[in-house]
Amino acid sequence: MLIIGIAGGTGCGKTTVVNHIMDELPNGEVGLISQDSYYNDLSYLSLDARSEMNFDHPDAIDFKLLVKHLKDLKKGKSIGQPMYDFVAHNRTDKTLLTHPKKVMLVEGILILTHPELRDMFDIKLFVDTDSDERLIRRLKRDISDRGRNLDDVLTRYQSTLKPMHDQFIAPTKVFADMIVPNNKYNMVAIDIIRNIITQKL
Ligand SMILES: Nc1ncnc2c1ncn2[C@@H]1O[C@H](COP(=O)(O)OP(=O)(O)O)[C@@H](O)[C@H]1O
Ligand SMILES: Nc1ccn([C@@H]2O[C@H](COP(=O)(O)O)[C@@H](O)[C@H]2O)c(=O)n1
Repeated sequence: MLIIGIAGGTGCGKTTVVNHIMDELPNGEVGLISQDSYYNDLSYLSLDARSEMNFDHPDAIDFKLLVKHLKDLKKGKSIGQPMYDFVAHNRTDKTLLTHPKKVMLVEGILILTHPELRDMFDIKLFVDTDSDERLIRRLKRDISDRGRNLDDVLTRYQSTLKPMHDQFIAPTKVFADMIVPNNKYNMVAIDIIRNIITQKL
């Protein structure tokens, strides 16, 4: 199994890069794990309390479960990947049956902060996009897809997203094998990554 970690700040385009890679590869040979699925279970808190949480700190992620699931997949076992609800700020009670594949992509803002997880990646990518561009993309996406309003996103950006990005996410760029500039769609980089994967397959 080839495991590729795809990191980068919120809105940089990780999911878009993942979709481009998966679109062109043989059906059924590439699987996906999203770090967002592994936010800690916050069912013990009220919705108001959950909405106040810092979701950009490494402690927000259940890395223990994420590492266990990746180990299980490497052993050839299928896993039940948790499913996340951004409107409820919590895991749902559903899971997504995820089978081991020749190539597993793991994407998320904080995946390179965790040493054990980082060591499991055969290839580490960091998708790099200017912060103003990321904020614009995040605003549009969170308002259209994640039930937020302008004030929610801007307040969170100032209080949490920017400081956490500067403290935890940006410094992990040094661990990347390849940095993917993504201020504009970067199909050249996608082709290079796809060729690397095809060779490994
Ligand atoms: N290179 C790009 N140029 C313009 N918009 C982009 C680009 N990459 C992604 N987007 C858009 O930005 C938003 C956030 O992208 P997404 O892939 O969800 O980022 P991430 O997973 O890193 O948070 C989406 O609406 C997506 O369509
Ligand atoms: N309940 C939540 C949980 C997380 N977020 C934000 O999601 C961002 C990470 O996802 P990307 O697809 O943007 O990489 C992260 O910055 C969290 O702030 C949220 O808004 N609500």
